[in-house]
Amino acid sequence: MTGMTTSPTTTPAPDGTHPVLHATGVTMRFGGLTAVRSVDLAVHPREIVGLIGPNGAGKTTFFNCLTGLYTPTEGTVTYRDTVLPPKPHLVTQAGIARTFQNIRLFANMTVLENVLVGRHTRTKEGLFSALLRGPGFKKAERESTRRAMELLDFTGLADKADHLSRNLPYGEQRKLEIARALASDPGLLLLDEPTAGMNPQETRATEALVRAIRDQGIAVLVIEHDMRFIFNLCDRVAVLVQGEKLTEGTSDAVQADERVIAAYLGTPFEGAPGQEELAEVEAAEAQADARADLTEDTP
Ligand SMILES: Nc1ncnc2c1ncn2[C@@H]1O[C@H](COP(=O)(O)OP(=O)(O)OP(=O)(O)O)[C@@H](O)[C@H]1O
Repeated sequence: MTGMTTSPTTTPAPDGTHPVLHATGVTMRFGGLTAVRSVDLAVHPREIVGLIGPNGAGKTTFFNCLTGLYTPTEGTVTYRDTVLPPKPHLVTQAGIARTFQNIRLFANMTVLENVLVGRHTRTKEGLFSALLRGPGFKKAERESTRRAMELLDFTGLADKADHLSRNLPYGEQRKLEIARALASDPGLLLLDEPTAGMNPQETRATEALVRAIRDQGIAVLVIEHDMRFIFNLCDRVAVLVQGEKLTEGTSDAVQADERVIAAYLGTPFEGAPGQEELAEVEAAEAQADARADLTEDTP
């Protein structure tokens, strides 16, 4: 692949498989602000990995470093043992697809056309062939349409193929973003807040969709603020706080980690009520309730 070099640096997982994605020492500075500081992260084949952290922790910036939108100040990103150049189209060509926090569909194109746009990195037919609309182009176009319809079927949007994307309800627009990302036949899918603005049913459906994507052999890295979604879905969760990776582990381990809870809630300030004071307050409230009950019962 143009501009890419093979790197022997990736460490195999315990089962011998090499990571699909391996970020090493990724740092991103904006002037004096270090948004991401020396973050290491690996995603293995068929894994769903969650990336969580409070607002402004650096999650999206890290995604942008993985997908070539930003050139990291330091560090490297490899995809299947190949160092990725910081160029979005080369990253997509290599096999990483993504969705965005803010939906980025072509509003005046149909649902099918949006997916076909996502397919262009996999279409070999060049400009001349497209202009002349020769037999090679027509064959490629048929194949692209077939694959796009397959993806719309997979994401539950096939019956809306010829609707304008701007007319889809919000939850379906998010699904369409995923269908479009899948059109580039990725080996790794990055999802940035895929359930933002969704109702609980849509969120559960997205959970099932992400599992189905993984079952097709695609690894997934997902940023999400909905903790229930993350902890239900992910094999592993990494926590970013102020640009640094605080910890990484199974959903159970991360949920139980007091440092993670503190990072979300803020560390208790000095003089905050401790357990003893809390127990005293609860006892006093219980006594007050009992007195109130007694007064009510008295004729
Ligand atoms: N292009 C940029 N230029 C300057 N600072 C930036 C830029 N992009 C992000 N930042 C800063 O980097 C820090 C991390 O932001 P980022 O959007 O990556 O966080 P996040 O974890 O994705 O937050 P959220 O959960 O709110 O989306 C923030 O302080 C943000 O203001």
